[in-house]
Amino acid sequence: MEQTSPPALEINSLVRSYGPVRAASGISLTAQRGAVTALLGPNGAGKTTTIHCATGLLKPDAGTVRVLGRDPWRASAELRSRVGVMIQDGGLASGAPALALLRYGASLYADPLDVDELAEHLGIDRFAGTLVRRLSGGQRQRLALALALVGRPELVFLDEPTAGMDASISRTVRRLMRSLARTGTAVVLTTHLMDDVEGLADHVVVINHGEVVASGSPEHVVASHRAADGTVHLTATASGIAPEKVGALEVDLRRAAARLGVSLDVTTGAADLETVLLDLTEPAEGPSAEVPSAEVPLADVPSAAREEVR
Ligand SMILES: Nc1ncnc2c1ncn2[C@@H]1O[C@H](COP(=O)(O)OP(=O)(O)OP(=O)(O)O)[C@@H](O)[C@H]1O
Repeated sequence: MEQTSPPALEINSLVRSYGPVRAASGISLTAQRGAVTALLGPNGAGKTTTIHCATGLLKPDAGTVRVLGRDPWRASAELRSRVGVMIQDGGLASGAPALALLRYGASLYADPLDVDELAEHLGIDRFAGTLVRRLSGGQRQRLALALALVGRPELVFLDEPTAGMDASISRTVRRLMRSLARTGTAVVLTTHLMDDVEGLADHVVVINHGEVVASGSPEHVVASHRAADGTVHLTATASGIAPEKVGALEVDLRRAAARLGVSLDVTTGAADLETVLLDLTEPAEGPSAEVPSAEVPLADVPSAAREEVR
């Protein structure tokens, strides 16, 4: 009888608080081998907390987490060697030159990737001798990504992998993630940009306020939240954003909407917006028109406004 392999990552009813702040309130999700799974949600949604619980950096208050079938909190060295992790501000040794650190990372594995090839692919060869503490944010991200991948992990966690990268390197990284998935790796990434998941993720889990509010393919996530009148409500948190930036956001979102094949009707309120509510509309047609309305966090404004024009 054919045996289906268990998910690379399985999280059930995960709860994790920081004092009075409940960052994860019963999150359940799975990530399969050979697929890119994106955790999508605005700042503070609970994505990083979920990743930290999955990588054994944080102990859940309740619920279960299984990584390659095991509890990451009690992970053995053997399990850790099969999992790659790239976390935000992940403490890289700051006094080491970039390429030397990557070579050292590779030396910890029995069958690492070719360091020179990886360095060239991610453009690390261009700052090979620079000390880590002198690297720019984007360069540091690339090095952290290379360190997460160099051991040929079966499952890799990437927290905001393309944040701070320019458009061209970000495209390279997206291609790299797709090719990793093609060769059977389970790729789990976090992002707050809907744009990041299109054409990249096979499975999207939308998280907001510590809960999963939608999941499925990128197309499904949008379609299943279409109102009876054909309207998709997408909420973007805009606290602290200068009113003049809202225009740039609108341009970005119109592009995203065009790629999704829907037209965009933006309704904004006062100048110091706390929340921007966007109505993505298209002529009501097909089964999606029967799905009830809901609000889906799309992206936070700062990042969307920063995003480079493609
Ligand atoms: N160490 C901490 N101490 C206290 N509160 C925390 C801590 N880390 C996270 N939080 C809070 O937990 C909630 C979830 O944060 P988390 O970092 O998991 O969200 P996120 O979705 O990853 O956000 P971002 O996109 O900004 O990285 C937020 O309200 C955050 O302020």
